[in-house]
Amino acid sequence: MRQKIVVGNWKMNNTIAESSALASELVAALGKGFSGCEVGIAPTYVALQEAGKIIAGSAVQLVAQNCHYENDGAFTGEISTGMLKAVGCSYVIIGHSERRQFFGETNATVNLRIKKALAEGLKVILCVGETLAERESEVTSKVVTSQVTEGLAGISDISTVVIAYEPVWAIGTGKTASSAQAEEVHLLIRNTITKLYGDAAAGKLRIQYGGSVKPSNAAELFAMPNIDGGLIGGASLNAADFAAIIKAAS
Ligand SMILES: O=C[C@H](O)COP(=O)(O)O
Repeated sequence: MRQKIVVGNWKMNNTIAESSALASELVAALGKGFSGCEVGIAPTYVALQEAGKIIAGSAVQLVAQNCHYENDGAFTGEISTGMLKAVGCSYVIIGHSERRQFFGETNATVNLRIKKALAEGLKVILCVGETLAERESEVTSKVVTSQVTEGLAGISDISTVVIAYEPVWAIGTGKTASSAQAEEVHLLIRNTITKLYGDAAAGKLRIQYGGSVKPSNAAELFAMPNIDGGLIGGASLNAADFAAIIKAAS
């Protein structure tokens, strides 16, 4: 039985003060001793430290939105795994479609970042997913298989990797993939992992769904056999909504 994992990706939202307030509200909404599923929040880099203090001792873990593959140096605008670990992050999101779409991230750079994060002991959430044009041209399976295969190239142990399937056309658009559409791609991802790593690793891999998950559709999505939680954008910016989604996974 895979433990579900729900992570709120706050993207470029909230000041430090707003992030702290939201983190406090979430901890209160989940209640003391919550253990229904794994939970994380990914504030902006500047808010990680303060949000981290607020969630310390709670079930909520600190997640980063990206990391670089070098230790340090002339990489303006980037952040290192050492910096993320020092602030208390346990997970890092890598290859989000917004990074791929707007910041030139490729399967090759995603792979470098994942290798570095894993080598440094950070757990990874690898994001994959097709655009609307790719879905309409019926290349979803090809695109997602390459993102998984190339993203994980050369990585032998995926026990601390989670994959998030996020169809780009469903992110922030209010259009959720139907539970059947999502399940079809999740199964494809699990089958790809079976080919690459064998049955045992594939059986243990958690695959999150992301893309307009809300309290009203979370339970149906999370009930699918290969959907092991969610990567939540917009709805994670409201503590009550995010808590409701977490409870749907618990
Ligand atoms: O990382 C989260 C996803 O991009 C989903 O965003 P969304 O829930 O706002 O559609």
